[in-house]
Amino acid sequence: MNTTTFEADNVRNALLEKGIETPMLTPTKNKENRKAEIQQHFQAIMELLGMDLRDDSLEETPHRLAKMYVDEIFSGLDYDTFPKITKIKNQMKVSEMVLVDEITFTSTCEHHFVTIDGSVAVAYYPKDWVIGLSKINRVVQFFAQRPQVQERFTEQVLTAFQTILNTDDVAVFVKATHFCVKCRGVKDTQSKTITSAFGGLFLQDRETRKEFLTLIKK
Ligand SMILES: Nc1nc2c(ncn2[C@@H]2O[C@H](COP(=O)(O)OP(=O)(O)OP(=O)(O)O)[C@@H](O)[C@H]2O)c(=O)[nH]1
Ligand SMILES: [Zn+2]
Repeated sequence: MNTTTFEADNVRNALLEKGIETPMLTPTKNKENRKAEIQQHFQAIMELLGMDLRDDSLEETPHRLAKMYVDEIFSGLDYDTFPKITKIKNQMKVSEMVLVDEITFTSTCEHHFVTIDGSVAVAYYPKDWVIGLSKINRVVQFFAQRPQVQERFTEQVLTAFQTILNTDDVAVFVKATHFCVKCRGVKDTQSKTITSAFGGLFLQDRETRKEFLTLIKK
């Protein structure tokens, strides 16, 4: 049964149209069956690593992991979990920039399946609607709860807000630490990756972009 909202469908269609949707298949099994199979596969991985799952600290790990993947850290692959957006008609005629800075998120690197830890700033110029502030965090969290690369995550957040707010005038700035760079591979413990995506006024007008970038550097 399709239980996605109108809003979620619009966002998904906008991402597909721009070619920035996460590559994904339509699941053929229900959530509980998927969890049961992930559990079995993860048990096999742990045993291949040489772990003894009869230990009572380890025995529930495959089950925990299956639940964590499906219900938590990869829940954003399922549009049924897209947040309900409270829209407020812009009757007060807000015409200045609305900026939410330092939205913290954790995501998962799709190349290595380890953590990405960062923060996001989102700004927009209201047109017909303003939205509940917490919904800005929730939309960011939705796209973070997927295997991701930072560049695509940034573009998805931009397009989602442009669609929900019915305006191009949106800016997104992301700064993150990738644990695939920090805890393995090159083992750089300091570097952060910055990505941004701009639409409408933020793209066309250097002063507007500068104002946004200056505000978030304070
Ligand atoms: N552009 C981009 N690259 C990412 C992101 N997350 C991880 N990567 C990179 O993806 C690349 C995968 O490279 P591979 O050579 O296939 O993998 P690897 O052998 O594990 O690479 P090393 O990390 O260099 O050890 C690495 O350079 C990662 O740093 C991201 O969000 N954006
Ligand atoms: Zn990685």
